Amino acid sequence: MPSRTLPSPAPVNSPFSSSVTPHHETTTTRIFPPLAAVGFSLFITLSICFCKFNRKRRSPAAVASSSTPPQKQPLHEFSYSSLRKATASFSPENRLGQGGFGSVFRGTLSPSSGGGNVAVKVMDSGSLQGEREFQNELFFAGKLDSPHVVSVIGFSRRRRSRLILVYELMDIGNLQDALLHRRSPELMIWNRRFLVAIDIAKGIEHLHSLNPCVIHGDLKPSNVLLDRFFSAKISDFGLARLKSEHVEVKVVSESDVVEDYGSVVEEVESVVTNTTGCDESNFGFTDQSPVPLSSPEMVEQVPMTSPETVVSVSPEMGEKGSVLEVGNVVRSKDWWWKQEGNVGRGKGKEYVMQWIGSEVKEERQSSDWIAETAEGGKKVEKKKSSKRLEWWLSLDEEKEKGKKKKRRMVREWWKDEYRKELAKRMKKKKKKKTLESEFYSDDVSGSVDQRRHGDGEVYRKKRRGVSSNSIGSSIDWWLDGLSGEQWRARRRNSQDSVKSCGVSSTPSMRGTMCYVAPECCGNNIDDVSEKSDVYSYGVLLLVLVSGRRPLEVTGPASEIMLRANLMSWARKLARRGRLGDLVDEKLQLLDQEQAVLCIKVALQCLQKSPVSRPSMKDVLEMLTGAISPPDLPTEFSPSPQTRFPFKARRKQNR
Ligand SMILES: Nc1ncnc2c1ncn2[C@@H]1O[C@H](COP(=O)(O)OP(=O)(O)OP(=O)(O)O)[C@@H](O)[C@H]1O
Repeated sequence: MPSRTLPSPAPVNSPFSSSVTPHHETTTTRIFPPLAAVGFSLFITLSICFCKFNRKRRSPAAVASSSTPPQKQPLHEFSYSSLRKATASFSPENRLGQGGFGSVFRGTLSPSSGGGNVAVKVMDSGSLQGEREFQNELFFAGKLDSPHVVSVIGFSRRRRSRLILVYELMDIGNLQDALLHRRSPELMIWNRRFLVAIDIAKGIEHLHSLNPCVIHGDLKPSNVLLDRFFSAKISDFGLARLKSEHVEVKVVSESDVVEDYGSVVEEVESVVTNTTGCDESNFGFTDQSPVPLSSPEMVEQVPMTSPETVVSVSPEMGEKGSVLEVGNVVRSKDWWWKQEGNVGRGKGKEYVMQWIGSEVKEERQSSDWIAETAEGGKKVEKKKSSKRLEWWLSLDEEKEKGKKKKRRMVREWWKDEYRKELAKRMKKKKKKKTLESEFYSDDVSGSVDQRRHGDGEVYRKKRRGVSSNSIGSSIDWWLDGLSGEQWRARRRNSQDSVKSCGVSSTPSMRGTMCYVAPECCGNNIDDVSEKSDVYSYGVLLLVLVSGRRPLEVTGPASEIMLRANLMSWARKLARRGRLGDLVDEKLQLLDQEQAVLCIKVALQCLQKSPVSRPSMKDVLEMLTGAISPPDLPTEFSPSPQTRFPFKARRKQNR
């Protein structure tokens, strides 16, 4: 008998183990290897294609890192018509607010679109910067999932130029309005504010705990939204970025900070000092003043005015409105550009000075600046700056000749002129309506009036009129975090355009004046780390405890001198052991110990060297009592001297 070879039993766990006949088995083994190879290579090809496609679509921030944070549920893509229906055709009555690059509307989704109340953010058309921020936001929205971060529900992309993002609705709105514009009496109760501080800390801590770490990059009260229970959530990821793996928090020595970055806030503070004429040791006027309207010869006829008229700026007087109306300057586009790329040492002050200077320049006819090309604008700038130089030089000569009295009169004259100019421009505002309407052309809102009324509160503030001596308030406005509904009425018409006007305050690519960490003001993008968010949180914490803006020019001269810069005021109080003085006097049911703890933590966060600042995790634990409260940082040295000429001269002259 011929011997038969028995088929070997199939292994028990083999996927191919079955009662198949040997014939089938032979066929399978013959067919499978080529099939598997084809399938495998197809899979590899598809994966490569997918990766390439994905990389192309990723935002610049995303490209910085090879890995991404954990994925959450995919975003829903809404049809444009469903969102239009939800917002009653983007009706002005439904407008919740206005960001730098778009309007936000309240909406109610139909059941077929998921139902519920939402906030719908519509990007203004034609803004490259806006589109970049929207894309960035969309990228992060798809990744972040935290109860302390405002959720993005979906988006609509009707046309390339008109992106729409759909968020969960935050009923109370932003913290800036609720706290600093006193819209929410609930925030007068200490515990509410403290819980808001904790919520924000949790939100930031969550971002920093992701791998790779997410840096928000623009933390400020207007980017914190409150729901109906006053739970705070972080919003606006337009400037957020992933921390690249190779970036480490740098050890920055005090001298590095002074040399390379300077402190924008200190610079701005110094500008305020210059502008208000309030000096640290001298309540009188400063020795220099911004550019006069015309030649100094005119000045001799101008009578002197009392210093008090300039420095006593009432708190709510025309807050913010004034700049909106008067900041009609071609140069602000230049400002914007510089701020985007490089706000180096001295620049912050320089820009504020430029702006203040522009306030007193001869008002140009609106039609002039509309028609002017970029080149034309530059020529005008050049002429003006050479005039300015001549003027400065002539001042120096005068100084040598001992004509100090004349110079004082120049200053007085300038201040007087500035006030007159503000008043004049407020009047002209009404006449400009027709002209402006040419630019309000997108279909979100049909007319200037509609849009303005949409900005309800702002509009009313503007109409109430701004007293001509609101220099300080104007600066407050400018430094407000500038999220504000207040400046965008102009910005939305003008972004990326040669007729850019108004002072663009918020988003540079690097953050917001007063909230931005010193290291973010240098050239090196790698200096920005999660510790930059910690710095901004420190400012925010002080704002919460004190109920004041980081830079506020209100009240009598002595007040301005002491308290204008919230951060340096806190440092001064710490040195004197009187931190309690910083706490908002209007707070009810105050827990003094908790409030002082918050200030101490804030001071830790505000240290100039990023590496000295605590991590957000430590901040949270300090605030919640999980770890012992911090010692006050040793860094309470007086503000470093800046190289800004006005200040330097002033010191020499003393
Ligand atoms: N989800 C939301 N729920 C309720 N209100 C919102 C919501 N999102 C935005 N808003 C309102 O719309 C305003 C504009 O928001 P947006 O994020 O566009 O700009 P911003 O962050 O204030 O300004 P910028 O973009 O210049 O920093 C907010 O200040 C807030 O009052």
